[in-house]
Amino acid sequence: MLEFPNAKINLGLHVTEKRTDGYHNLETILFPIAIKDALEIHDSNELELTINGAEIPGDINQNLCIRAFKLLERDYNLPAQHITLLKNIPIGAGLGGGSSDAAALINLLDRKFELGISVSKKMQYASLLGSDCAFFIENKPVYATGIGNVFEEIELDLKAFKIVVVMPDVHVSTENAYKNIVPRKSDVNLRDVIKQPVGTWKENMRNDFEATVFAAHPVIADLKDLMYSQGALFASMSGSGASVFGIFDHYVPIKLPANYKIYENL
Ligand SMILES: C[C@@](CO)(OP(=O)(O)O)[C@H](O)COP(=O)(O)OP(=O)(O)OC[C@H]1O[C@@H](n2ccc(N)nc2=O)[C@H](O)[C@@H]1O
Ligand SMILES: Nc1ncnc2c1ncn2[C@@H]1O[C@H](COP(=O)(O)OP(=O)(O)O)[C@@H](O)[C@H]1O
Repeated sequence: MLEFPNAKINLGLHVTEKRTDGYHNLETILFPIAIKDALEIHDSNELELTINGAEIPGDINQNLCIRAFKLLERDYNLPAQHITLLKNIPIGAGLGGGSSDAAALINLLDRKFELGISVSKKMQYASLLGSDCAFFIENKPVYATGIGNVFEEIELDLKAFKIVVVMPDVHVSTENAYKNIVPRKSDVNLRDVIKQPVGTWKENMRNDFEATVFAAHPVIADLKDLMYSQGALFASMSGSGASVFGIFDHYVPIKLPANYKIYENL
């Protein structure tokens, strides 16, 4: 059985306060985009994960696919699976690829074994694996608050636009990005901003991670400038970086350093 876990971008991201548990409260719009991994499961004698495509750093036994399987295995009688992941979503990009794989695995196991887990229960499982993981269970545009796991569905259709994502040759650790941030209350309501024409977003929408991440990695700031110089209506770093996306009404291919990856026609 096969799924294609997709990436997300953040349209605006306000980190509003540090919590006593060390996490941060935030406000953001999470929007699904069509950069996709491929995830397949087959019955097997033992739990196994084979990864093709991009290399994922860290212990394979700590991969979010394995952690998602083990989480459900605690509550359901699941036969061992051979999980095959084709990794295409860039890693450490702010695109939520790991969380998306984990959520897709929860959905796959629920479907394959007819577990009948409710959407809200699947979201609860996903929340245990990552702050933004629950978003990928339903994969609809949402206004997210809390630590990124409390959702309000929103109407937002960007099909009339071209979204372009560029991943430079740097990676940003989400944990470090949060360590360096100084939380502040937001002055705009993102749900109101996204109701306005995309061309107005530049004046009204910010990603709070940009200040510190751009200072540490000026190439990311350069990429955002490049998007605007190519005619983007709105451009931003996604999440805690390092990818940058542009929203265009017409798009001229951008010249980029050879080691940058570009995802077009999204
Ligand atoms: C920044 C965001 C914005 O959508 O996306 P990415 O850039 O990772 O894609 C998310 O908040 C990332 O969510 P996620 O990637 O699931 O984070 P987690 O694995 O739960 O946490 C990684 C680390 O970031 C910090 N963290 C995460 C979320 C949060 N609201 N406050 C935090 O302080 C914690 O130190 C945690 O140990
Ligand atoms: N299936 C997975 N895909 C990507 N990263 C994973 C996965 N499982 C665990 N990870 C770990 O999560 C970290 C960040 O993952 P990712 O979700 O790609 O980035 P981001 O938080 O920037 O969106 C990686 O450094 C990796 O070690």
